[in-house]
Amino acid sequence: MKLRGLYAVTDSQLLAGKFLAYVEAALEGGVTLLQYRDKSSDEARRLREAEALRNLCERYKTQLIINDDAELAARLGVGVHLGQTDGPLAPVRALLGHKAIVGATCHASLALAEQAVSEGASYVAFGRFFNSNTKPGAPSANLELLEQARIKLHIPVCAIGGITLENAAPLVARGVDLLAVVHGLFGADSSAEVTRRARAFNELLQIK
Ligand SMILES: Cc1ncc(COP(=O)(O)OP(=O)(O)O)c(N)n1
Ligand SMILES: Cc1nc(C(=O)O)sc1CCOP(=O)(O)O
Ligand SMILES: [Mg+2]
Repeated sequence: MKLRGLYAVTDSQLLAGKFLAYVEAALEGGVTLLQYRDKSSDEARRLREAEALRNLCERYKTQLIINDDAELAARLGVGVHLGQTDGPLAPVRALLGHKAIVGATCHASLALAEQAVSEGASYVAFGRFFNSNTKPGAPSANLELLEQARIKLHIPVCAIGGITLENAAPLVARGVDLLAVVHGLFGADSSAEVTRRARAFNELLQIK
């Protein structure tokens, strides 16, 4: 199955008090991948929330990805996203099996992306493309990188960092497969607006 579409990424602060309601609203609008991104060390809460997301994802036929934590991903039987400081990818691929989705952060580097491909990544993520509310200090990437990536890489390419409905079109025009979004999706005033945004991202990607 080709990975293509909206990649919704949760943020525990932004979604405080409306976590499941907003996630379900996004799934209602259509989400290809949902990433559980929680940087806390509260293991019990992380397990509880990740299990709740897995149940929701099963209902909506969406694939769940856990950020950073391969052990939690293995426990739940879902995918994982690893950054450059989250440990080597190959042993995680071996742990999760060949069918699992394993994503890799590659910042603005094609060399990192080629390395990730050789270690068994399912997709590579480049960013950040715009100013990000969620991670303002992330290294920046530019649109030309995506053109090179399209030529050199033969796995799905994900873009992340400050993506909104207003600025996403040039990313799509350069062949991005996955748009990974926190604030541009979940920074909405209502769950109805989250659903509207998810649908609009899918229209941009010409999905459904
Ligand atoms: C889809 C996607 N792309 C990039 C990242 C960033 O991963 P990382 O560099 O490990 O940073 P943290 O998210 O762990 O702070 C991501 N999570 N998802
Ligand atoms: C988690 C993350 N990683 C990034 C990277 O560039 O690697 S940017 C980012 C935050 C994405 O959130 P928002 O859509 O609110 O900018
Ligand atoms: Mg990480």
